Amino acid sequence: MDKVFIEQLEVSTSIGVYDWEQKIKQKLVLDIEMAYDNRLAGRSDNIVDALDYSKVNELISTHIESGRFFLIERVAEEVAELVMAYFSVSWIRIRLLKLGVIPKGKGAGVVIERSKRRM
Ligand SMILES: Nc1nc2c(c(=O)[nH]1)N=C([C@H](O)[C@@H](O)CO)CN2
Repeated sequence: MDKVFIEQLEVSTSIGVYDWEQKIKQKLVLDIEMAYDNRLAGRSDNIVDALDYSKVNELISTHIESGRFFLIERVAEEVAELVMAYFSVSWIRIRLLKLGVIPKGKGAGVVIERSKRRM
């Protein structure tokens, strides 16, 4: 299966279950893999045939940075739904890391995989 991916996308947003967390911005780092048939773009060398990762990045960053969330699970779920709704992506894997929330660790996070249901 071909894929297009975005690695280590860093965004700041209002995220967390505690009151103090709703008053600050915290950093999330996302790794995103999307199933996409790259053969046409590989032959045509034309961006119109490719899954444009710049556009995916813009959509995701704008959504997360303008939102307010309690759980990282919700962020991951909404990103998966958005990308599959706006682009021709039938499968997505998201690894989302919330930085600085584990005293002796880099962070904590979730990994989700979602597929579009066939009609
Ligand atoms: N599974 C999750 N566990 C926790 C979350 C979360 O979003 N998903 N969030 C928190 C707090 O917001 C924490 O990050 C504050 O330090 C705790 N556990």
